[in-house]
Amino acid sequence: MDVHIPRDLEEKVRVDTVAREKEYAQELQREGRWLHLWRIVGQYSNISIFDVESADELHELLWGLPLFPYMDITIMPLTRHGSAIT
Ligand SMILES: O=C(O)CC1=CCC(=O)O1
Repeated sequence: MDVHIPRDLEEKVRVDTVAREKEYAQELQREGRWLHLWRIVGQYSNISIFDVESADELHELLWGLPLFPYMDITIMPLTRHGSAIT
């Protein structure tokens, strides 16, 4: 996920949106659907791993991100590797 918050976005709106994004992300982590959330060093971007049942569920989850309007998101579906030991 690459975040591009407009520079002219009102500061109060930016702060509120980022706070709601954190709440949303932490709730999904508590639910076990947002498995990993890592910051890409030096960028306003993250790498995330989600555990969902369908593309529809992932779409709804991402669409609901408060920062979604300001994001470029690249999706790479993953499945279990035959050599994985965990
Ligand atoms: O900061 C980001 O990468 C966007 C984001 C995802 C979850 C969150 O709290 O912020």
